[in-house]
Amino acid sequence: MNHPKIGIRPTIDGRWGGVRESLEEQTMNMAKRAAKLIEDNLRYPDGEKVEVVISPTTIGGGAEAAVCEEFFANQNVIGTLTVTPCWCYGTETMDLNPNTIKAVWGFNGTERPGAVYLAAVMAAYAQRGLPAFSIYGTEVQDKDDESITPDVAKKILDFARGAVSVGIMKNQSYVNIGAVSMGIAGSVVNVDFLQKYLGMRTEWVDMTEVLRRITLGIYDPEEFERAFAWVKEYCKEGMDINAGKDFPEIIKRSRYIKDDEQWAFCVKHAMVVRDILEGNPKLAELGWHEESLGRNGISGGFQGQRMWTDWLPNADFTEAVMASGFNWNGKKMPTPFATENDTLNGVAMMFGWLSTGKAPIFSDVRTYWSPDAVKRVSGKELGGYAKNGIIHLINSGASCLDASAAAKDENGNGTMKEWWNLTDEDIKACCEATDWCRADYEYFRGGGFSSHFKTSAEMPVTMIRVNIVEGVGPTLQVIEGHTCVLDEDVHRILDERTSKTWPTTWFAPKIGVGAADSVYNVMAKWGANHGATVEGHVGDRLLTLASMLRIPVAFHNVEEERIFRPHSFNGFGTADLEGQDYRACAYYGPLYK
Ligand SMILES: C[C@H](O)[C@@H](O)[C@@H](O)C(=O)CO
Ligand SMILES: [Mn+2]
Repeated sequence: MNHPKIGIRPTIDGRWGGVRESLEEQTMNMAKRAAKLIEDNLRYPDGEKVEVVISPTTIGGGAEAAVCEEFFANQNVIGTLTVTPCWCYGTETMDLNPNTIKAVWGFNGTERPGAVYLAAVMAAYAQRGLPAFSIYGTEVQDKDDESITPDVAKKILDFARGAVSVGIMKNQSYVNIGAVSMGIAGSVVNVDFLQKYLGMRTEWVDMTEVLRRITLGIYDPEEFERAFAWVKEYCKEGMDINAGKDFPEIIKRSRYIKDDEQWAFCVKHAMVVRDILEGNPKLAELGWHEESLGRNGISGGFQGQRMWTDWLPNADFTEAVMASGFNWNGKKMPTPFATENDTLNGVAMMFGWLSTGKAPIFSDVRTYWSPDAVKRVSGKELGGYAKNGIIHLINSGASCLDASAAAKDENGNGTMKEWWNLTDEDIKACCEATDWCRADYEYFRGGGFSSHFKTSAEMPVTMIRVNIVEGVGPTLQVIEGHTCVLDEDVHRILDERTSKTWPTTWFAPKIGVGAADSVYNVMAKWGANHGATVEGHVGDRLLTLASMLRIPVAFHNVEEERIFRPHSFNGFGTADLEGQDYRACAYYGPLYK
């Protein structure tokens, strides 16, 4: 995986003969502390520590700024954090590279005017059209205080995490396998968005490529045996809702792969799709060099419905294991992978995954259940997080198995973890919490197996959606809330009214903050039929990332004090933060014009 770095620029008062010399050590130490903070707390999605480089010298003016720039130039630096405890010369020390994302931390002491430099250089960044994040602690610190206060640490980490996310996506591919599924607009891939806003290549792969590789045996046969044995042991079969039904002839005739061969087909499908995205050196050993290269895919989706699923097993197993933090080989990095080739939801999954390192949940946003409606059909009251109503998140058969929340935290509570923290017990528990139901043949004539579970813990989560609106461009929706564990009878009654073989997550948005005034309105204002959900209240991280990508946020419930956007955005008006974000994003435009 690509490892974009954060570059630290310690800037300093350039006057030799006392001032500069007295500040050298303090300034360099600030750089080292910031580097340590980032290295100790942030990881790339592959689990490696985020890498930081520090300018070879402190920067007192343009000459040293150029030395730093040259040092960063071939080190894949995506974001620069300028740090200083003192006054420095704004336009002489600023980072003028148009391709890096910028922040400045001005130490809040008062012996030296670090905060004055911060204000001066923020004015310079605003005037030069280079949006930069301003980091300034709320409390005055003593000049020899080597701690980083929590408010400053949060801002440094939010900045660094967002910048690293921008860098990870850049130059990677989104792989659309198939075309548009059932007229779903998010599935009409928008190359301009991927290229100009995310710096990504779009790849198109016809679904016949999957069929070709399965048919000609273009996969690692040893891995297939291993994967198939794992499925037999850990993927137990669930209910078959087709049993006993008398289907019309066209449905009966359409199940092309025999029932007892369906699992083998599904496993091969999953391996082939992974290899298409990532490549696999084994394939070169088998003589398939071109196939072994993969397509540099960081994310992707599979059309499935309907040209594939109308006669072949659906891709639910593939979609579920791609997005999960494990497969038959053990724990592994999740790959954001969209159902119904909904690229915009795949991107939402990718944003959530980059912001957390955790497996993203893909769902249909199926039903708003008001407390009254639940009472009417079940006779019972909703309580706890669910008391204001809930949204039924349920995908058409696929979701990361981590979403069962069968993994346990250190207190024994169900949760979702970064993949590298999953234990063997967690993986086993997620498998045990899931059964695989034969697909509903009325929808999926070709069969396949749906991953069936319910999210069995109350976790803080964030639901995300990327939309494209003609006249605006891409927009983001970000709603924090909790997953709910309902009374068993209520769950059963609600779940059985719908597609009961699919994975269910009950979601209670946090209401009364920002735009989320009611649970109903979260459902009613959602931009499309799908959403992506990740564990944790990470709306603030997503808003910061969106501001870096110049994607305005259309609908969120993140408290104002958690929002961290570039300082120059304030110049676009401060009375209405949503309007400010829209104006600033429109003016600055996409990162890769
Ligand atoms: C089976 C159906 O076609 C589902 O796949 C449908 O409800 C959707 O998921 C639409 O997003
Ligand atoms: Mn769907």
